[in-house]
Amino acid sequence: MAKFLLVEARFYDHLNDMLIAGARGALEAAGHEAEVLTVPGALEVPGAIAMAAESGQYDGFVALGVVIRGETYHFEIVAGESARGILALTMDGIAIGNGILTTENEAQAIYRADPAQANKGAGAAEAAMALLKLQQKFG
Ligand SMILES: Nc1c(NC[C@H](O)[C@H](O)[C@H](O)CO)[nH]c(=O)[nH]c1=O
Ligand SMILES: CC(=O)[C@@H](O)COP(=O)(O)O
Repeated sequence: MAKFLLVEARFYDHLNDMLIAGARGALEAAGHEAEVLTVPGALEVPGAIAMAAESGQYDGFVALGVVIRGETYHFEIVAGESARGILALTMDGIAIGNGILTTENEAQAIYRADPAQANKGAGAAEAAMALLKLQQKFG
């Protein structure tokens, strides 16, 4: 059994609840433990994962959240930079699955967050588990 930390950017409660349910379901079905840490937004997720990874308390991480385009360029910053930060940590050897949705509207986000539909939370958890296996293989 491994211990995973779900680091959620809680910007839209109803969407995050679905993402967490999907991710938790996939991890627990595989016999792993899941704990949740909440941060204000997607830009805080990479830093939170870096801090938690440094603690040595977790084997893997799942980044969860929703970024929905608004009126300004801020969408590009939030969506792109959170993804870039997460990828940089992954390339440092930390097992992270990225389940931060970046969508044009809420309907797109609902479809992808819903465990009964695209279930992207589970997909991110599966990716984290896959990277942990690689880490254990090559570590
Ligand atoms: N607009 C969204 C944000 N914006 C907030 C940033 O992520 C960050 O918390 C703020 O800039 C302070 O550093 N975050 C989301 O997760 N989703 C959004 O749609
Ligand atoms: C993705 C965002 O940061 C967005 O929610 C902000 O909306 P706006 O660009 O209208 O300020």
